[in-house]
Amino acid sequence: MLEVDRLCVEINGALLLEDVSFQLARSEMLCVVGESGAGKSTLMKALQGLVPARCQRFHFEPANIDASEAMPQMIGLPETRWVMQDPLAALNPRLSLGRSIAESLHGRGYTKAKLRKAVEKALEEVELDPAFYDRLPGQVSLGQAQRACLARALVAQPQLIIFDEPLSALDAIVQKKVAQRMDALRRETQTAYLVVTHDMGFAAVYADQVLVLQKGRVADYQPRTTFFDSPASPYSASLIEAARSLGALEGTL
Ligand SMILES: Nc1ncnc2c1ncn2[C@@H]1O[C@H](COP(=O)(O)OP(=O)(O)OP(=O)(O)O)[C@@H](O)[C@H]1O
Repeated sequence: MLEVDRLCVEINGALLLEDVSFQLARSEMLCVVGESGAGKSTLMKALQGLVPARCQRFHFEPANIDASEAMPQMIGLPETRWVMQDPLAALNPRLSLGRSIAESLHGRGYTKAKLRKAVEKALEEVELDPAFYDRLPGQVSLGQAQRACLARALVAQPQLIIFDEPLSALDAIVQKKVAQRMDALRRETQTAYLVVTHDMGFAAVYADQVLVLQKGRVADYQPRTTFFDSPASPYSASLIEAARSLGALEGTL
């Protein structure tokens, strides 16, 4: 449903991304990993249309975008929702969780009652009690706030959700809970996920495919098991080794 062929981002003469290609099918999860400065955030920004990007081919089925020549203009992705790293920065502190989630359905012409019901169902899907509807972000834990962000993305029933380090603000136990819920919902709703993460343990458990960025280029791009069994570049082998030596892959493969 999403196909990106040779994406490049150049800012002030510096090539921040060069020939980055990947594909994502319905309900599939692609994890993008790489060290700090590799270009992960730049990829996010290119897809959000926040930096100028061009590519040879860009196909996004849900929005009928099919550009087969270089695209000097901003890309941007309709039919897509985003879940960012810091849930408290992503939520308006003056809006209750319920109202924040309801904003995702703005413009759909729902009656008040239907809107309330949809939001309560979304809260339930991320295992938050309906009583959380009226809580402000400052009145919930980080894990609960991140789950509200997930509910806000899911309630719109997008075809694709892009996550930027979705678990990094959470402690290990909450990380596991949110990760499991994310994965289960992806399967139930057939939503595709593109997840930028430093967490190789997460990729080792949940990714269908892993894409490694190194200095703005693709250093590896393979299905999960092949990637962890036989990484295609010394750089991805070193990332796996580093994660293994930190115990991040224990019990995952
Ligand atoms: N607007 C910009 N102008 C020039 N260089 C930039 C700009 N934005 C980012 N860069 C550079 O591009 C490279 C990739 O940055 P990016 O933020 O995409 O890395 P990252 O993989 O997301 O890193 P991290 O994991 O630390 O967030 C870095 O060397 C960064 O300094």
